[in-house]
Amino acid sequence: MSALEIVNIRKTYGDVETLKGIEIALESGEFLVLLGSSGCGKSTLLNIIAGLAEATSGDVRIGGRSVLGVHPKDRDIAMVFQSYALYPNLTVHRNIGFGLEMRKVPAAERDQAVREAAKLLQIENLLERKPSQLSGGQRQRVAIGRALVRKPEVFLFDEPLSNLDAKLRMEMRTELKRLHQMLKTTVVYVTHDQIEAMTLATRIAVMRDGRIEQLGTPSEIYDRPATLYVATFVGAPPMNLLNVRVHGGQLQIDGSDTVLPLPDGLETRPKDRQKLIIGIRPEAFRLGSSELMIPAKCEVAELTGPELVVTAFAGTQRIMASLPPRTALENGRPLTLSFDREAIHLFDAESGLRL
Ligand SMILES: Nc1ncnc2c1ncn2[C@@H]1O[C@H](COP(=O)(O)OP(=O)(O)OP(=O)(O)O)[C@@H](O)[C@H]1O
Repeated sequence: MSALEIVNIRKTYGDVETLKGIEIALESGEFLVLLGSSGCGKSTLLNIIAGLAEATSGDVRIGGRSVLGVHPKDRDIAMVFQSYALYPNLTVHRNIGFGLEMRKVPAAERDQAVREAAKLLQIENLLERKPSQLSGGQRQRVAIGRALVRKPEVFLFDEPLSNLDAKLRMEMRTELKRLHQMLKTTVVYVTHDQIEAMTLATRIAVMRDGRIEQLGTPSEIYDRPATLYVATFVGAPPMNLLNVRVHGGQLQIDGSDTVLPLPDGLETRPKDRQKLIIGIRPEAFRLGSSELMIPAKCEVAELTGPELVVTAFAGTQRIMASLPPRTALENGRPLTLSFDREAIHLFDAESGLRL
């Protein structure tokens, strides 16, 4: 039995369809990240799971039971929002235990649950403070603690780290991962941050315009993106996309003399003269000649610390390469970018679908 099933969910606001038939089944203990740019429908889907919004059609099942028409508090879920929505006048202890208090859970039992959650989150020493006496990260922990004590079937997170600064964000990300590994609860987590998605998820649903563009493990999404959209959404700098044309069983890069072989294991064989897009990740390049290479001209080299990000031109097309930091390069000089056959991703130029 799935912990959470989302069955053909559609949502229409006026005459605009915001969700266009979403289908996901989650096993118990999975960490699903809904990833997509602003407005793609992530929050709407999360709110429908939570019961804060109503679907136009479709079904949501939690622990095998349809929850349509069931009040949010009776859905066996707990939600953590971007704004932590703590009660300013209550102590951390009462904030964490508030849901239990509302359910008339006896004080001793409540206290034990609050202390357990606080221990997991390493905020035991803060239980008597008020939210105003806490840092952003500590407040976020309290908000998570409040969800933890309810021991729900499914946790829902709506961009919980987006109000934190970069360093704290990274710390809390690791903290969430540690918690999930320990508690093995089922999670649905909304973000537009691809690093958060890659590091936290057991599966990622890349959403675009109310649809799921690809649903897969982080490595499936990264290593075998199903569409051009997914290919460029995950990875930084983004995957290089070069226009090519099939010519005598080979790929001719537009605006350059370079010819590359067709990669192995294509699901669809391209037709002669078909317009394709070849994708190569910046980190797949190395300097020097090999069987597969693209001659290019270095335009700009930027040292970020851990890597040297090079912007170059292959004929008229721009390429970015992430190289080791101590690579010696001169602006305006020619360079040869090599890569392995497995590094080649091929997409149809019109449909954007992977071949
Ligand atoms: N109550 C509403 N009435 C009308 N349109 C809405 C309503 N709520 C959301 N929408 C629209 O539905 C679409 C999806 O919104 P949603 O908030 O789910 O996107 P999102 O992917 O979560 O974006 P963000 O990352 O910016 O929060 C948007 O175009 C939004 O304007």
